[in-house]
Amino acid sequence: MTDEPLLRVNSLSKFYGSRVGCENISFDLWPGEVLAVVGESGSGKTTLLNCLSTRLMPTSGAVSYRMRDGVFRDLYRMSEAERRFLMRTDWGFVHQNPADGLRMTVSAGANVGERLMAVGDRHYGNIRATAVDWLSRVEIAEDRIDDEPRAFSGGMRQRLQIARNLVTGPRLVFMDEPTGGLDVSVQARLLDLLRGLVTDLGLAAIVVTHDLAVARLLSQRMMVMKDGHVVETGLTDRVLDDPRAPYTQLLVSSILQV
Ligand SMILES: Nc1ncnc2c1ncn2[C@@H]1O[C@H](COP(=O)(O)OP(=O)(O)OP(=O)(O)O)[C@@H](O)[C@H]1O
Repeated sequence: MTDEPLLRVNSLSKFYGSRVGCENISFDLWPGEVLAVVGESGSGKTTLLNCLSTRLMPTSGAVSYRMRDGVFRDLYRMSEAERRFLMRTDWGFVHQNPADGLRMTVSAGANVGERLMAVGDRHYGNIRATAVDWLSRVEIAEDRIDDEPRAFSGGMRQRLQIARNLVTGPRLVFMDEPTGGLDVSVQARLLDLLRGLVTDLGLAAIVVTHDLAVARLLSQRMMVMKDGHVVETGLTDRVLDDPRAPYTQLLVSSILQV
C-alpha cells in the first residue's frame, strides 16, 4: 500500500453561465477506495463526475492524478492525447446506459478485445482468450462471444460494459448510476457482481448514484451533494447510520424521493 492518494481534488467548481453545476469541491481519493457521490437530481453529481474524468473542463480548481510512475499530474494541464491515453489505459468509465459505453454493432468479444488492442496487445489468441475469461467473469456464456450487444438484455449489456472497462486493469473507474435503468432483481445481481470485482481487483472508484443501497453496498466513503455543494462527507456506514446534516437525515429517512 502507498501512503499517497490516487486523486487530489482541490476547490473544483463548474458554472454553466451563472448557474452552479458544482462548487468548491475538495477531497482525496485513495488507491482501492470506493467513493459514492449521492444527492437528488440536479445536485451536481454528473457535473462533478464529468469534470473529474476530464470529459468536462471546470471553471476553476485543480485535480491531480498520481500516474503509474508515482508522479502527480494536473489533469487539466495535460494534452488531449495524454488524457485520452489515461482513459484508454488507467481509467474506466461505466455509463448508466450501456449503449453509451459499448459499440453496439460489433461482437461482445470485440468490445472487450479492442480495448486490449488499444493498449498494444497484438496477439489474436491471447486477446480472444482474455475476452473469453472476462466474459465469464461477468457471467456471459462463452457461446455469446460473437453476438452483438444489441442482442443482449439490459443486464447483460451492462455486464459487458463492465468487462470492457476492466479488461485493461484500470486503477480508477468512474461510474454513473451503474445499476440505474435496470429491473430491481437485475440490479441486485449486478451490484453483487460489481462489488466482487471491485474488491478482487482492489479498484478505486467514484460512483454517482441516487440509490443509497448502491452507496451502502459498494462504497467505503460517501459524499452527499445538494445544489452543487457537498453537505456531508464521511464513512458510508457512519453517514447512513448517523447522518449529521439535516438534508442527509431527510435523504436517509426516505422523506426525499431522489
Ligand atoms: N449543460 C448544461 N447547461 C446548463 N446547466 C446545466 C448543464 N448541465 C447541468 N446543468 C445544471 O447544473 C446543475 C447540476 O446538474 P447535474 O446534471 O450535474 O446534476 P445531477 O445531480 O447529476 O442530476 P441527475 O441525477 O438528474 O443527473 C443543475 O442545476 C443543472 O440544471
